[in-house]
Amino acid sequence: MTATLLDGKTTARTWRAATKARVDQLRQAAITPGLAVVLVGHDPASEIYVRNKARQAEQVGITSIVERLPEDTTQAAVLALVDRLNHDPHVDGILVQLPLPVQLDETAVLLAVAPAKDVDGFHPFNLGQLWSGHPDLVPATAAGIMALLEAYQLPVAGKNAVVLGRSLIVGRPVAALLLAADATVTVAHSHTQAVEKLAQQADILIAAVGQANFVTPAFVKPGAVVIDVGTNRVAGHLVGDVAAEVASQAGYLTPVPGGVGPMTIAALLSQTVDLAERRQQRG
Ligand SMILES: Nc1nc(=O)c2c([nH]1)NC[C@@H]1CN(c3ccc(C(=O)N[C@@H](CCC(=O)O)C(=O)O)cc3)C=[N+]21
Repeated sequence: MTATLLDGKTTARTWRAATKARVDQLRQAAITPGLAVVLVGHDPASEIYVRNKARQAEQVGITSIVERLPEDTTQAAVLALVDRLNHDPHVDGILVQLPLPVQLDETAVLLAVAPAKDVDGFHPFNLGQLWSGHPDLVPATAAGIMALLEAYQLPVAGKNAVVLGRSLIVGRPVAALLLAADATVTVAHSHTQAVEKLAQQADILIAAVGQANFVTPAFVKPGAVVIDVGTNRVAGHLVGDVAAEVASQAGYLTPVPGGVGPMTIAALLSQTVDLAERRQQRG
């Protein structure tokens, strides 16, 4: 047996086409969706993301601006930029690339983004909505994962889901969305004991650890859905958190590249257009 690959690249392309149709509608009403990306310094994973995002935003008709700040930028300078974007009527969505350089207070920066423009869903207001069972603006990677499960009609309600990793950008929000979709969710992390045994209980296993080959066949129940969120650079190649041998054990598996990455960008673009549609409705 070998796993069915969940093709994020093709699924994301279809989703972007639907998003483009919504942008075309907005443009007839003289509204162009605007996305502002704040990139401080040069985290390699962020560089890939920013490059792909700018190109794909343009393809669907979203104006994207990338605000690049040097590695040694001060907290005050980042807050001043965020404040300007909060007040810019052409900017529908603001995304601050994470991680931020160490001298910056990430929590304070995310708190400064206007909740109504928080297209990546990291403001405490939007996280509160998510965890209280009313997801609205949600982190793009988590939204992309849910959309991929839906595209392949993989059931979530009543399933056991194990999330490996508890980061703000992946582990926590995907756990919240799986819970909102009525899965039974366990979040494992670096202090979790007997993680392999726990992972073996999963019908849906989300690997968001940030370590190549972390998930071996010993973690995987035969036939399980395995979602690989890793973006690790190994000898110049992008690899996930899931070892290659898992393919012969899982029922469904996302490839890296071509799985969750493209879905993340498609989710971000779709959410940016949601915000532009709200601007239109406000008149
Ligand atoms: N505020 C914030 N939100 C994020 O969602 C966020 C972030 N910061 N910081 C960095 C990480 C990383 N990330 C990626 C998204 C897409 C690809 C992607 O497009 N990957 C493609 C192409 C890979 C390639 O070009 O080789 C693929 O997997 O097929 C990669 C990485 C989002 N992140």
